Amino acid sequence: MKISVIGTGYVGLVTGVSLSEIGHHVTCIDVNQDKVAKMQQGISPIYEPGLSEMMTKNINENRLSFTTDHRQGLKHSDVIYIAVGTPENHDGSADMSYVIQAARDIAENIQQNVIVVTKSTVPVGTNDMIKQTIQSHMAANLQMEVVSNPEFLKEGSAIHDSFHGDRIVIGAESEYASNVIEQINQPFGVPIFKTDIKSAEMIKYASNAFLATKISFINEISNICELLGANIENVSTGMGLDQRIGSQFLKAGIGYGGSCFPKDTKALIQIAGNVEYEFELLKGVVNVNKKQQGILIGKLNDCLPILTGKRIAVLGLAFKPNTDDMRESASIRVTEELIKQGAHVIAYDPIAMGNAKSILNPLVEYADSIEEAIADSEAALILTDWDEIKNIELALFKTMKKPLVIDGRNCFSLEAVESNGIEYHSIGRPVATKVIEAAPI
Ligand SMILES: NC(=O)c1ccc[n+]([C@@H]2O[C@H](COP(=O)([O-])OP(=O)(O)OC[C@H]3O[C@@H](n4cnc5c(N)ncnc54)[C@H](O)[C@@H]3O)[C@@H](O)[C@H]2O)c1
Ligand SMILES: O=c1ccn([C@@H]2O[C@H](COP(=O)(O)OP(=O)(O)O[C@H]3O[C@H](CO)[C@@H](O)[C@H](O)[C@H]3O)[C@@H](O)[C@H]2O)c(=O)[nH]1
Repeated sequence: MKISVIGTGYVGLVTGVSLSEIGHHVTCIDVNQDKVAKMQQGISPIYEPGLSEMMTKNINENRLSFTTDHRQGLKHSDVIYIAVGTPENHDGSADMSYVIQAARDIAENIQQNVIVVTKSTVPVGTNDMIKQTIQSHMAANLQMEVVSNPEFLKEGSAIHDSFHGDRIVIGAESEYASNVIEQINQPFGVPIFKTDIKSAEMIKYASNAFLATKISFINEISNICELLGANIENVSTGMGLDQRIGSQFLKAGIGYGGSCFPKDTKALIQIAGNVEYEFELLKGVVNVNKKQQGILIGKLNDCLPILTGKRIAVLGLAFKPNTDDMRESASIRVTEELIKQGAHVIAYDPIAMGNAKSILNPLVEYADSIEEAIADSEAALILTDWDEIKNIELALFKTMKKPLVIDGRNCFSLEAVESNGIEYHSIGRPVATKVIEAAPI
């Protein structure tokens, strides 16, 4: 099948590359010339394990190409995917301007009948709007149909998720369009769930909202554990053994970040509000998350009430491991607050520092290694549970002025930090306080 994908962000590029890998001929279109120039040379503009290799392979086998030209990119395509961004408006609703523009680009450039597939996360009713927009601007002799096919990939494991996802959701009005999209996806070997368009649109928001609810729920339990002396790790494990609850997304921490949960939870509150339904539970989830992102600074201030001139190491900047994505990362808020309190911030991230430099306060300094970041620091804050951080030799913390670690991701066992003489504050667990003097450097 000949397929075009509009938008080559995390979703569009992974979609295009995966579809080419299963044998389709894919042209990816993006308005960003720098990105397209890179991709034409086989360079992925984003960090995503396995993506570059698969991309190069399919370019070399002539199944994958990139362009900034909509007319050329949409030529002869049977199916066109929309994978542009749907960021947050000031009021929390989803910004549809990129989707509308993509619909117009399709209408103005197609010269054949097409099925338009919406991958972007869009409010219920948007596919109807896309259809009307395209139909009112396209040539009168053409026919088009829309299909909702929301994306469930996780950053950091996006390629793996494409081939091993739990389900592919296809929402369509006509059996014909639904069957075409089913056939396209069949080689992935992922279970397919067919439904109507509005339900498909809602499945995406409801899934993200439910996962965010699990996280805020376990974070509240962790805060109560701290007050009562229970250990959240044991509590999560014990809860997760109940198959009705499940063990995933029960990891307490400093709240959820990223390009999806923060914006999609707020968008669903707005979507409900538009039909005069107050989504009280989800409002609570969002508020709990906001509070949770500030929890580490509170713990740090309990230990070091005055941060002026103090060297504070920040380990991990991306919103989760295995990605360079900084969108809605807790590191933005935490570093800003540290700078506001006068701290000298030295940050380290294995992959996201390039992106971080254009996002974080310019007063943040960057180290080339964990060792360099923590040496001589008065405290180390852990914000992302990268393997490189989890596997650190704990004795290294003794190169700090005083080994004080505030861990927002529960990277270490209490026994291990205690036996290394580290003062260790984590989430939902007792404080490990056995402090020894720092070794001379
Ligand atoms: N990032 C994720 O993990 C993820 C997962 C599932 C769903 N989603 C949803 O998928 C959508 C895309 O997310 P993303 O993170 O990939 O976005 P992104 O912002 O990383 O990428 C969007 C791309 O679209 C391009 N673009 C915008 N308008 C265009 C146009 N008219 N023609 C051609 N290109 C255009 C931009 O230049 C950009 O490269 C969003 O709705 C998001 O909510 C994202
Ligand atoms: O138990 C957990 C699990 C996750 N998180 C945090 O939640 C955020 C989101 O993590 P994750 O869901 O793994 O990453 P995303 O790439 O944002 O993926 C989510 O958002 C995508 C965009 O809509 C969806 O496609 C995915 O299914 C959905 O998991 C990150 O900050 C994590 O640190 C926790 O705090 N505790």
